[in-house]
Amino acid sequence: MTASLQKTQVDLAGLMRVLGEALYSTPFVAIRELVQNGHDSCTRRAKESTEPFEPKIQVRTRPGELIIEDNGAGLTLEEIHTYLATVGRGYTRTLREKGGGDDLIGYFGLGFLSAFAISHRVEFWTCSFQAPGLAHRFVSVSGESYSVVVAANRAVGTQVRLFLKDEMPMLGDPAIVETWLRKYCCLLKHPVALNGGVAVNAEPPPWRRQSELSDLRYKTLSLAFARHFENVFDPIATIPVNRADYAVQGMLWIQDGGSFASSDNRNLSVFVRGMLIGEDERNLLPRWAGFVGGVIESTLLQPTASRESLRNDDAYEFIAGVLQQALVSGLRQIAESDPASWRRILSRHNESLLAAALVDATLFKLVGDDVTVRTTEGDFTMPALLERCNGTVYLSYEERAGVESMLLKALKQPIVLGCRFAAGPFCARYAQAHGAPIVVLGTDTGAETLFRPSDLARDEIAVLEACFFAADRDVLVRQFDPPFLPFAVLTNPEAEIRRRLESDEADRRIGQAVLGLARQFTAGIAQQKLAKVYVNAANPVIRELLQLSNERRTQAVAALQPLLSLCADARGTPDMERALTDFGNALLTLLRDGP
Ligand SMILES: Nc1ncnc2c1ncn2[C@@H]1O[C@H](COP(=O)(O)OP(=O)(O)OP(=O)(O)O)[C@@H](O)[C@H]1O
Repeated sequence: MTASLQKTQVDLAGLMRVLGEALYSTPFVAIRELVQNGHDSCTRRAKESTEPFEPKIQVRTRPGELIIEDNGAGLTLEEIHTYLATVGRGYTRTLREKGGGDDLIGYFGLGFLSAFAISHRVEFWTCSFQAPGLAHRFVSVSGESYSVVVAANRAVGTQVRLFLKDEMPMLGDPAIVETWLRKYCCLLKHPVALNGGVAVNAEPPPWRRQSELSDLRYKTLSLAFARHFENVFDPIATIPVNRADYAVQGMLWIQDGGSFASSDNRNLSVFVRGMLIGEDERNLLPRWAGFVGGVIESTLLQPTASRESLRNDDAYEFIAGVLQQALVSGLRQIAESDPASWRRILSRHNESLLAAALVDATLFKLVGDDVTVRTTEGDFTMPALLERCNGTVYLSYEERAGVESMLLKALKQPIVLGCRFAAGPFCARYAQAHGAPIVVLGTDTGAETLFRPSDLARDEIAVLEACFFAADRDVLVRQFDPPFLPFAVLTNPEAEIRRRLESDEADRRIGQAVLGLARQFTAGIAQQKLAKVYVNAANPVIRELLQLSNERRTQAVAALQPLLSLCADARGTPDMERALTDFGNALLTLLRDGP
């Protein structure tokens, strides 16, 4: 049996409801769609009519009514049927398909339906430039059916009268309508006015007049324009986007408000052929640009059918790349020519720029020397840090200062706080790019750099090792700064955890099930000593020990032991009183038996 081809049925009422009411996120979109129709009609008349005319779109509000008038091309009776009353068809697309509608905004042949979402009756009075003197009135209550009659003569153009639904009174409120008109229409080419006032788009955006403006005037106008679009922050400086070759122009700006690396205050308003499509097309800006706002217009970007967002196509990716380039070169420009703004940008967005530099190599070059990292000695730029630390970067990921940090602190050497977002990788990248050694504290390699091999002979080292020997610690004779410290003690946190968990005390204090699990874990930790004692061969007291007789050395070491146990007591809080008493007694013995 051959399958017969059936024609798909359309539930017109259902379809009209979906298209009219559910396609758009807000009823205010109807203002945009109808003004855009008037605008396209003016564009058409300017192209096709030989008569000179001054395009104009007027919006009027009355309680319960919204009227949109234009002096554009108007429609003939045939065009009313073919375009206005045929869903999915419009003169706009027909003209584009013929290759002549590049500057038209409409495309889908759907926008007029938005009128039915806000009105219970729509009247469309029109007179075509092709037949002046013959006007028509189209009337429809739901969009599903309509009537057309010849109307009293009127000037070429169209008047659309919307009798608003009871629940849409706001669309008859002039203040509300003005807000939306200014938002949607500020970049339209033909003037759009409300209730006979000055056109809401009287002032063209700065980038369209850049050639006629002085630099200073352009800067002032750009900042004012940015301020109008940026909801929350004041703009510090603007960055032009002017790639006529890529059909994108406009501006970006840097927000004046502290940001963190994770802040995302990106906002980008996008206009296509002068009509606002979206106010938050942030994904066109690089992810790292959480402190950037902007307005652009582009003919490459394609709106979706609701004209409320953009299609995520190749052009979208391409424009995103163009904006990233514009942003980076704009930042460079500011750095070179506007030091005051650059300083403000750095101080407000240091954290964000630090992270951004890691994902964009050009940006890394641009801001690498200027951003600061937080250290134990305050904030430093990398060049200042390297100068202060004789070309070495010290970095610590530990929250609490360990012994190595204390050593460096005593030497007033800044240690970069690596736990701050992006600081560690940033320093590593910077150090690598500048051939500077980087010492990560708390690691074996870090310790090797700080605790250098000593210049003592083997037997001298053995003597010192024996002096400070204890079963639970390793003794290493090294040389380190500052020389006034006789020794430094590094505790081994893993061994300490193991010791605590294996103590009888733990049996008393920790539940058996938890303790069992924890002990399973610590069983995997190799048996290690609790601490490493670094004896400083550069310290005069330690060197002096080597000169003493065995007996005197034992006495001197006995005096040093309590001090050592103050820092080496990895078993918990050191017993200060006991240490001082022992120290006093040992000192007394030394003095009594002195030479
Ligand atoms: N004010 C007007 N003046 C002249 N023609 C108009 C006017 N309003 C609508 N039309 C005609 O009706 C057609 C359909 O309008 P509609 O708003 O539904 O779609 P569109 O503007 O072509 O496309 P889109 O859905 O993308 O806005 C238009 O293409 C145009 O030919």
